[in-house]
Amino acid sequence: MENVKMCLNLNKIKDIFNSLNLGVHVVDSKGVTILYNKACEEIEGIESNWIVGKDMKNLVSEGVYSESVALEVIEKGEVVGKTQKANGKNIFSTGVPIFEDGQLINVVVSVMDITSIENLKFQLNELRSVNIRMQRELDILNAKETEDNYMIAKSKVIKDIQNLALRIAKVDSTVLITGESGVGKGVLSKYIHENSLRQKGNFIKVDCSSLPESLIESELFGYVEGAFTGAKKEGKIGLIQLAHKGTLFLDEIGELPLNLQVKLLSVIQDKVLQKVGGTENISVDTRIIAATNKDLHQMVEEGKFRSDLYYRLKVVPIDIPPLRERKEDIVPLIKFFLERLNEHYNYDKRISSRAMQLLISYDWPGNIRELENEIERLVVTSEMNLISERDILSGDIGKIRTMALDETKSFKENIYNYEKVLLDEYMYKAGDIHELSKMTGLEASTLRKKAKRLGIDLKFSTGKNS
Ligand SMILES: Nc1ncnc2c1ncn2[C@@H]1O[C@H](COP(=O)(O)OP(=O)(O)OP(=O)(O)O)[C@@H](O)[C@H]1O
Repeated sequence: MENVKMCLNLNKIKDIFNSLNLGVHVVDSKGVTILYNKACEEIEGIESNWIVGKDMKNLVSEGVYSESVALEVIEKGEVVGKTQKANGKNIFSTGVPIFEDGQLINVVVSVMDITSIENLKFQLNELRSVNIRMQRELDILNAKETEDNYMIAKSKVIKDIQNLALRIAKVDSTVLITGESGVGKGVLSKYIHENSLRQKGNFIKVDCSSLPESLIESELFGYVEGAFTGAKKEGKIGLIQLAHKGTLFLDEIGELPLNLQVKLLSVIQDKVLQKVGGTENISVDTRIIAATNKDLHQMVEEGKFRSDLYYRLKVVPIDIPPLRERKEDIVPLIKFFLERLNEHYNYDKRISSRAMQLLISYDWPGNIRELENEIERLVVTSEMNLISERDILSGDIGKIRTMALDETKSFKENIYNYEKVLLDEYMYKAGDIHELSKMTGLEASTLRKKAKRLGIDLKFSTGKNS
């Protein structure tokens, strides 16, 4: 009776196992298969009738399995998990020992086909890389559509950098550009490319911090046919090769993983690369410009960046100072961004002199990128054509600076300040003193006195002064 019950239970267990999508392979303490479900048959391509009763050791020696999770569990007496290849599929097997009175009696191995997960992972990576490439193409097209070669420079320090850039544009030396985020490292590298003999070649920008580590090697170096599961049949050309005869701009170089730093070094030194999974040396002729806002020297000391690569990169080091240390560049940059936006939106926005003063005195921790964004905010949000102090104070700068309405000041003092702002705005709208007089309803002489009292220089956008 007991045996019949056991038998029934075993059949029930078989039914349950066969209904699972997960492969289940049970062996006894000697490694002989006692149960092998349908999902396992499908995953491994082996029939249950054939394998039940067979010893795992023989199956391994006959080459049916390359290795056996079950035998490892029997040997170690503990759970073992492994990724294996079987029947051309990627399989993840987990073996769990079953004990009775302290003795191992069975091993239950669950078998999962992870080929589809691997494929999905690969497809996701491929999509990411397509996305990155499309973004890059767009960037290239956008850059071509606008000015190809803009670089506003008024301060001596930036003019000197620009002159140096023109000199080194004619040679192929590696350049390392340092500076805070948003100071214009990317703009400078494009400027070097556009003024070099390589200008007809591609300018390829790679942001080493935005590429996932799993992708960066194949993105940079490309891969050969069949390099890994799911790789494109025809293989892929890497970005370094795309920059052949052109310039490769490696932004945020400090983020490049150490193993790839070695590979990059051989591209610079030997001018050859090997694709992922390949053995052929492919010649590449590309000029490398790297940029970082990190202290690479310190990273070298901390062992996070290879010193040989560091010295290879900094053949020509260029440090771009932050905007707050070269305030002469602020006004020309503002004019440049304003003109570009006015043209784009068909606007005629201008900036009042007091507003300009606020923009000049601000520290711009995000440098030119922050300035560019702020000008865009002002242009698209200001109601009037004349961008005023108030428009500026309504943004981030206002949160940092004293507000126009200063509660610590008297009503009279606040009126005085508002009067200044108002007169400034009217002055920019008026073509000359007569127009201003008409607009404000005040005599020209009164206006002059008022301007003097408020410390305003009566200047008009037409260029006519009072
Ligand atoms: N000299 C310049 N003239 C005109 N625009 C500039 C200049 N320098 C920078 N810009 C503009 O400022 C923004 C930031 O520039 P860029 O991306 O080159 O800075 P970056 O130092 O490379 O920044 P990150 O370190 O964050 O990559 C860009 O939109 C760029 O067009």
